[in-house]
Amino acid sequence: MASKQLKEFTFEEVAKHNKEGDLWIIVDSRVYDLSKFVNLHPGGAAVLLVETIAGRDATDAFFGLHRQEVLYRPQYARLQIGTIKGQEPLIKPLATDALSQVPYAEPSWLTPGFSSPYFKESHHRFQKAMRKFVNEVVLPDAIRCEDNGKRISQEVVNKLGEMNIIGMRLGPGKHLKGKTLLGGVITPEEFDHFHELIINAEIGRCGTRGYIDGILAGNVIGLPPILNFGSPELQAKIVPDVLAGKKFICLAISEAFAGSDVSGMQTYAYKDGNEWVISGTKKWITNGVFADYFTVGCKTDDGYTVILVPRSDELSTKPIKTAYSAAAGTAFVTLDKVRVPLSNTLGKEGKGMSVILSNFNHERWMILTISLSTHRLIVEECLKWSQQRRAFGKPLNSQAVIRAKLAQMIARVESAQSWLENVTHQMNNMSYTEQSDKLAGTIAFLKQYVTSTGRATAEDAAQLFGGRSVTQSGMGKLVENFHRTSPYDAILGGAEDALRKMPKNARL
Ligand code: HEM
Repeated sequence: MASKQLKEFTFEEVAKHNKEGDLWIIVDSRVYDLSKFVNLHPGGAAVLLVETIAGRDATDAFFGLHRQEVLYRPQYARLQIGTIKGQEPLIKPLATDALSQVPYAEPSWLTPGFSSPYFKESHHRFQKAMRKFVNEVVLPDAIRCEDNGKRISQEVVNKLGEMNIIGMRLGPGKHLKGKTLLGGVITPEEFDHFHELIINAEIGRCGTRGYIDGILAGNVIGLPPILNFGSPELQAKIVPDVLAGKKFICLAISEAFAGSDVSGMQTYAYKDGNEWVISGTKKWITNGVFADYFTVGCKTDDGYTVILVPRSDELSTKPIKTAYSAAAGTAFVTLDKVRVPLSNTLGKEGKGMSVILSNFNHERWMILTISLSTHRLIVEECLKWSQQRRAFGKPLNSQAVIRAKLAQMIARVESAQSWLENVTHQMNNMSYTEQSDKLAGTIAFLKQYVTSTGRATAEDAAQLFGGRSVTQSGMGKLVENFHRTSPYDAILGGAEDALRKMPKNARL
């Protein structure tokens, strides 16, 4: 489009081109010559040749049926031959680092005129850079892989490593010392859980749930036990390669025999000389298909022990077909007398349950942060759609019942966001051990709130989008993905009920 000279036309000039073989239309003051395209149009030729469309301003009809991105695809952008004299297109693609102008599409800390006790200047800087990175580097890969089921491309992984995003996703800590974060936009000393929240939120905006797990969620949950409980030698051997994106790790706890009730697990490890010998199976292991290392929960003679197991001939993985994209790399893992040194033990032998439980908090916080961000994206989709979609001669949002649904959706994301920011603030002011003691219940409840409200919005959004919410391309594609996959956010990361610390003497 940029390379060719665009002419200016009047409405009268366009109107003369209104038949088969000579067909022009106007969309948002842009003039398109569809003469040759008409027979290739995925929506059929007939719809373009009707009297109200051929040679006319078809803006409303177009936006009732297509996402604006259709106009920017090179094969369609080149159909534009000019513009309407004296008019400027109103609808333009946003810059890759831009904030949405739709009310409630961004959390209040990103809304002009609003302030926040939690987010400082470094968070704003970081958010802008992260949005640009996700839109330019991650999103095209996410859309491709979500569709074809392939794992995240190594080029994207390399960039995540270069920017130290893989490391930042583990939260603040010594693993970030001396690193250049996101090209130097903030220092490791500035980095806190709110910056980490921003990374998750920006990833959540891709709206591609399988790929969102595929963008190395396995590292986020599989590496902390090494960082927190592994020997310095083990850390030196594993951590740098994983943070650089050269190797992948995953967390292998759940089994067909044991999910949230991890104590039911059957994978068994016994000692033989200075080695563990491990046999058993693991199920639903995110990123397991392509992982090099497995952080494995095992039953041992004195309780449960977490052991790091590298991929070998005795450890095999096969993909599990799930309802979300295979880009997540969900695996069934078989360990058949795998031998690893005793020095691969994470934490104390027999004390694996505390390693597993303390890991859950951060995992659940990550899942809910991403889920809430996709939830907000869906609210934005609904707000836009209910404005542009006309039914019975009026926009959808002119109906009270639709406005009531939108109000409920907004209330859900806003209340969850406020709670999340409070919890994140607590995380910033507690050690890892304190977090697992004091925040386990709160994070479980918050996750329950985020996922159940997310389901309610998914249902409302599907009603609003109607048939479009069941197709994986076109207008409702983000709603379809969220409606299909948001139940997993409640399931992944374990059960969501954890009322703890009730004083024994509490009475009415
Ligand atoms: C620049 C002009 C146009 C282009 C490049 C274009 C392109 C497309 C594309 C790529 C699709 C496939 C679905 C998607 O990717 O969203 C589609 C579907 C469709 N188009 Fe167009 N289109 C144009 C104008 C129009 C107009 C003016 C109408 C007006 C009636 C129309 C009616 C339809 C219909 C009914 C569908 C099927 C929608 C569905 O299955 O939900 N198109 N078009």
